[in-house]
Amino acid sequence: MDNARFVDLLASGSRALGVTVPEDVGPRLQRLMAELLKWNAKVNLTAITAPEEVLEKHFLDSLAVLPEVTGAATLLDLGAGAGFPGLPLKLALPSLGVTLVDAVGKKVAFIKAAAASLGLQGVRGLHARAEGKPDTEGIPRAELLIARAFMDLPDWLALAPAYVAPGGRVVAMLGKAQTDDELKARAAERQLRVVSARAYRLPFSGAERQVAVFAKE
Ligand SMILES: C[S@@+](CC[C@H](N)C(=O)[O-])C[C@H]1O[C@@H](n2cnc3c(N)ncnc32)[C@H](O)[C@@H]1O
Repeated sequence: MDNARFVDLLASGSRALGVTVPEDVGPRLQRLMAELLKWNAKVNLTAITAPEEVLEKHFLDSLAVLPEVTGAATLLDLGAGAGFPGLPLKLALPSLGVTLVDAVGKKVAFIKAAAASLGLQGVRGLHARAEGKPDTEGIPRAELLIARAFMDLPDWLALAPAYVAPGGRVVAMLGKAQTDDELKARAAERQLRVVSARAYRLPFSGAERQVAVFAKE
């Protein structure tokens, strides 16, 4: 994909999602895509390899949750895979401290290499298995917990609160939208409350997504 097309698609996609992506983020996302595709040719990081799809399904879907993440000081992305949503969010929110955790070493190696290549400060890639015991796993607590395509919602709400700093929140990026009643019921099972829930569609494929935010009661 040439530079002009990338910039056009990023602009039209972010407009459709209703998020503001600073101008300098475009070239850095292009660089991230180049790194991802280069690594992916040798190491299996993601099944999504067509540039338009990487832009929509990895980058724009990550940036779609900017409204839920903006304002937090620290973000912990559990099961981050090749760095989604944490890396695009860090590019758009330079002051955010981001820790990205994955159980697979090669994915964390990519996250570290990509962060170094982009000159990102305040990004930590951590090779660890999240099991709900932050004190022994070396995984730090954060103001905001986030995961995409990591666990189903009941398992995520069972695991995530252990990693939330006092007053923090848990963000769930869901492929399948849940009703308000379902979200409330899942939250209540874990003594959580639903702070917000928002459905959106990816701008080019129209795929449905939902982002829900939870806080401790
Ligand atoms: C389907 S991938 C999603 C990756 C990324 N969040 C995304 O949306 O592209 C799930 C990731 O979770 C990681 N994972 C699974 N169980 C884990 C655990 N207990 N702790 C940390 N990472 C885990 C896997 O290695 C994999 O990279």
